[in-house]
Amino acid sequence: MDQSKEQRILNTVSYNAIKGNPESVLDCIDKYCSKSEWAMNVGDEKGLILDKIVEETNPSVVLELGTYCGYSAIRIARLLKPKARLLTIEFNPEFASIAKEIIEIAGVNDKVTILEGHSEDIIPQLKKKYEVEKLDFVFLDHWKERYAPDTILLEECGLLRKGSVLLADNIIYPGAPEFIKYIRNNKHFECTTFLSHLEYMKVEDAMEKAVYLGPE
Ligand SMILES: Cc1cc(C(=O)N2CCN(C)CC2)sc1-c1cc(O)c2nc[nH]c(=O)c2c1
Ligand SMILES: [Mg+2]
Repeated sequence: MDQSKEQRILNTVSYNAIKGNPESVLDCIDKYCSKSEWAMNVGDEKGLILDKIVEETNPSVVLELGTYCGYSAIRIARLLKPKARLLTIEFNPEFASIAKEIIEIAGVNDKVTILEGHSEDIIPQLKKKYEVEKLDFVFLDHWKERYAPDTILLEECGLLRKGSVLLADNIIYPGAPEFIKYIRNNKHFECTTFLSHLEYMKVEDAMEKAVYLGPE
């Protein structure tokens, strides 16, 4: 059976990247996906915005929704302080297993835990099963229809604290209109839009940063 695109991405990383060097894994994926096969990694342009916001936030506990091949998990994990950790949720088992290997090649596996399943099932388990108290940073990059319901679920599960930072990918393309409507008119969030482009394309896209102001 011929290989999947994601398997081909793993092959190129495994063959070309420097083991234990996260930047080299990111560069390898960006080169492959801009030259050979487009793939839905956050990419190098939006990746720089992600880097800046992660560095400003300096989070101890990060949740990512949508692992895919692990590109943004590596991007985030490489900036985390020694004891900090990233939990990333992926429902597609093939993506999860490819991501696990790529994250290991990057050498950030000690900071990253991949949770296989649906976000709506795993988020309610974070406190008890995964010993999470509060989330400092959440990267939403899974499915636009889940951005708003999962944000509400995070609040309901008491996982957000004053200052928790949410960052959502693709709010222009493919777009997340329900999420934008929900978050921008919500007095519990302070929102900022970061204009950019769809990964590896000239198409306009943006990321939305939403800082939780607390339940009152
Ligand atoms: C799958 C897909 C196809 C797109 C597209 O129109 N194009 C790409 C291919 N080129 C060739 C045409 C133009 S955009 C996109 C996409 C991009 C993300 O960053 C995503 N992030 C999280 N979850 C997603 O489902 C997700 C989908
Ligand atoms: Mg995306």
